[in-house]
Amino acid sequence: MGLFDFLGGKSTPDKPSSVTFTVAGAGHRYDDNGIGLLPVDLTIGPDTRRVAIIGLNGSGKTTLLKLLDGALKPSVGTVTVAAGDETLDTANRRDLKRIEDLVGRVRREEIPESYYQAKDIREAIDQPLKKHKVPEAVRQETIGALFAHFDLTSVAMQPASALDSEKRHLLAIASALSFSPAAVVADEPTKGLDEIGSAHVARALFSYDKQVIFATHDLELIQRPEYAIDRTIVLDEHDVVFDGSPADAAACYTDLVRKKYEETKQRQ
Ligand SMILES: Nc1ncnc2c1ncn2[C@@H]1O[C@H](COP(=O)(O)OP(=O)(O)OP(=O)(O)O)[C@@H](O)[C@H]1O
Repeated sequence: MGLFDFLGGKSTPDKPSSVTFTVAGAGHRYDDNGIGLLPVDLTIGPDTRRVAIIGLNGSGKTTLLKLLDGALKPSVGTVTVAAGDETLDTANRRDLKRIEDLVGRVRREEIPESYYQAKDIREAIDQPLKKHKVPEAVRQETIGALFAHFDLTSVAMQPASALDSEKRHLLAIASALSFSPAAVVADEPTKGLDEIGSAHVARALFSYDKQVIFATHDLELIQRPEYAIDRTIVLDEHDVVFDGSPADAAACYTDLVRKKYEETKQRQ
């Protein structure tokens, strides 16, 4: 019996191995009426299991990721998450619970606040599973496998506050995976790490068999063959300006940065 047979004591539809996000003319304005993302059309499906989103600060990466995982509602258009026979609308409150179940969220290096209250990180990751009445044996197996994959076994008995930045990033990803989502949306999963830490986290994330949509500023990372990033979306000024291979996206982005830099210099 699998982990999700136990969730909430209810039977849940089978967990698919991937989802299809459809962004149909969807954009977002924040409460101050500032533009987060202009209306865009995008489909991200199982054919591209590693999708990077790049762009300058403020270009709309976080907004797009939050639209995909339902944390933000589109101000215009629709965002749906489809898997098997289900098509869920992120604007529909009743669909959000299921979307949360299907799409794990990694918010930069942030681990859930509750993790800091637990005596150690093993207990921290165990508590939410326990709450959902996942049996001990399944919890042990899930946590053991995640900690082994994300190189957290040696720090399992340490409190979250004792972890270094790399381990915190790894724990944030393990936490998002603990309920076995079909896909993961990750906002700058290697942010602030040095080259070695960044490589450890990227290797662990991309060697895990999961559909991943992530934002990054790391052009080298998206082009490394071992991470198998198969698609990169470039955002600029709240809009999609390129969607294609990582190498072409990196060239487009570099060109864009150069042009902006030259424009700024000319204005000075
Ligand atoms: N909570 C908010 N309230 C108002 N405006 C916001 C809010 N969050 C983001 N914005 C604005 O929306 C736009 C897009 O921001 P977003 O955070 O999506 O960009 P980003 O590409 O993720 O940037 P960064 O690389 O700096 O994280 C920016 O102009 C930003 O100022």
